[in-house]
Amino acid sequence: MTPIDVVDILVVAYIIYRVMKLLKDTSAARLAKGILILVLIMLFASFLHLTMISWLLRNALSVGVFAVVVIFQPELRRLLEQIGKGNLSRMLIPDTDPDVVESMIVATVSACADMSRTKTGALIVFERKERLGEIIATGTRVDAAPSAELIKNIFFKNSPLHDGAMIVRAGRVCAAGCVLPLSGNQGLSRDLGTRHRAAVGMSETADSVLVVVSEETGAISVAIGGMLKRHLSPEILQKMLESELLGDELRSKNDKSRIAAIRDKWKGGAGK
Ligand SMILES: Nc1ncnc2c1ncn2[C@@H]1O[C@H](COP(=O)(O)OP(=O)(O)OP(=O)(O)O)[C@@H](O)[C@H]1O
Repeated sequence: MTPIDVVDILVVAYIIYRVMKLLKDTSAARLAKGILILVLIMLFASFLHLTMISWLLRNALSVGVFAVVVIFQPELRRLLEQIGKGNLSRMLIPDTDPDVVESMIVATVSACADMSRTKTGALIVFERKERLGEIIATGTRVDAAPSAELIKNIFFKNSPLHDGAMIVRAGRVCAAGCVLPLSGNQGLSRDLGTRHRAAVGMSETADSVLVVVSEETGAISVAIGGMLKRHLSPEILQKMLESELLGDELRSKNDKSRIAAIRDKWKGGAGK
């Protein structure tokens, strides 16, 4: 075993890890899991010399290679398109720069404070570890740098994307007009309509953080893990988003001063 072999193994392991992360975004992940289980059963069967079962599985898997190409066609197509566009490095190494996330938080808080004043309904999802590819597919891709103006524009009454949810991924506005799952929780307050129920529903099914602005009352709420915290001030919203999205490790003194600098920049309008 030479150092080149070690590099080879590490590179292949990294590529497999990234492909798995990419698949996690889609329903193909469940299929991949099914195939993996079949391979494990096949290995187990051949270990126990179960000739018939291993013969059946071996043949099923060799046909399965073609089936996989057909089933995974949309994902493979997207992958090839990304390579063609030269975005492979971006796809393989996703960027979650804390500065970008902080800018997104500041833009969100500023937009929510304004939308609360003008009673403009809004529903914003911050994706975390659990990927929301299938939810994003229900809306329109945006992929834009964060700004309060963009967020207000998306939720402006009668704008084409104002209905549904806006999704934030890695500090960027990823999509808008997305449909979220509604919560079936009978314990939710009766005065909550579908916007708030969708926020709670999404937070029950994934680890996302959701921000809602009520069109009726202008109240700002946050949903995390199936719980809805209502009537938040912009200051509390900012603190909650920072602690949920930036994590404790970024709350050291150095980061605090860095975050304050970003906040000043945005307040001065330089982040537009
Ligand atoms: N499943 C969903 N996914 C995403 N957005 C949704 C969903 N259901 C409803 N919405 C959004 O919520 C809006 C309707 O809000 P509704 O008045 O029913 O809710 P609400 O919780 O009472 O909120 P508000 O206080 O703003 O009126 C829809 O126009 C749509 O934009």
